[in-house]
Amino acid sequence: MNNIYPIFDKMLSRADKEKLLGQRGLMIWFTGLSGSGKSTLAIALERELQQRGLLCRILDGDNIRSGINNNLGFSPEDRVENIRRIAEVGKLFVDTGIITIAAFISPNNELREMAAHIIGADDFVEVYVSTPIEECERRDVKGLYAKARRGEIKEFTGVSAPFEAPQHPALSLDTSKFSLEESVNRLLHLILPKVSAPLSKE
Ligand SMILES: Nc1ncnc2c1ncn2[C@@H]1O[C@H](COP(=O)(O)OS(=O)(=O)O)[C@@H](OP(=O)(O)O)[C@H]1O
Ligand SMILES: Nc1ncnc2c1ncn2[C@@H]1O[C@H](COP(=O)(O)OP(=O)(O)O)[C@@H](O)[C@H]1O
Repeated sequence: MNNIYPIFDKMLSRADKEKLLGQRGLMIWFTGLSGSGKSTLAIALERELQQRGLLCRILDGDNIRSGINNNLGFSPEDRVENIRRIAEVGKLFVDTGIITIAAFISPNNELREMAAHIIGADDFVEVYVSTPIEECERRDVKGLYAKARRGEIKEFTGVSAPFEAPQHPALSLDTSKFSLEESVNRLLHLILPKVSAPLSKE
C-alpha cells in the first residue's frame, strides 16, 4: 500500500457503533443457484429483523451488478472480482454494526472462502439455499434457464458453468421443501442470538 495512510486508529470503533445501534454487525451470506430463493429469503428476513428493531442492509445483484460491479460479467475471473468487491463493501457495513445480508450465487468454495476471509470468519454466516436445479429451472423466474438451454447465455451457473455446494454451511434451506415462513423461522433461530447484543470489547 504505497503512500496510503489508514486513519482507522482515529475513527470511532465498531464497538461504539454497535453500542449506539444496540446490535452486533454480522454478514449473512446466501449462496445458491439462480431462482433458488436467495433474494426472496433476504427480503423476508430483513423485514422480520427490522420489525425487531434491528438494522439491516441487503446486498444483491440488483444493487451491486447494476452499480459498483456494472463492468463485470460471469467469467470465472469476473465472478472472483464480483465477490471480492461485495465482500469488501459488506465488511464496511458489518464494521458499522449493520446486519448485512448478501444474496449472490457465489458458486464455489474458493469464492465463499475469500468472502469469509475478507469479512472475518467470526462475522460470516454461510446459508446454503439448496433448492435443486430442477425446481429452480421449473420456476425460471427470469426466463434465464430457458435462454441458457437454448445457448443464448454462456457460462450460466448450473447449466454451462459449475455450482459447488458448500461443505459446512451454518444452515441449508431447500425452498422446494420449506415454506418461506419455515425458512425465515429457521434463519431467525440461527441469527437472533448472534446479533442481539453488541460486541463487548474492541
Ligand atoms: N451466466 C450467468 N450465470 C449466472 N447468473 C447469471 C448469468 N447471467 C446473468 N445472470 C444473472 O445474474 C445473477 C447472478 O449474479 P451473481 O452476482 O449472484 O453471480 S456470481 O456470484 O458472480 O456467480 C443471477 O441472478 P439470481 O437469479 O438473483 O441468482 C442471474 O439473474
Ligand atoms: N418456499 C419458498 N421460499 C423462497 N422462494 C420461493 C418459495 N417457494 C417459491 N418461491 C419462489 O421462488 C422464486 C425465487 O426467486 P429469487 O428469490 O429471485 O431467487 P434467487 O435470488 O436465488 O435467484 C421466487 O419467485 C419465489 O416467490
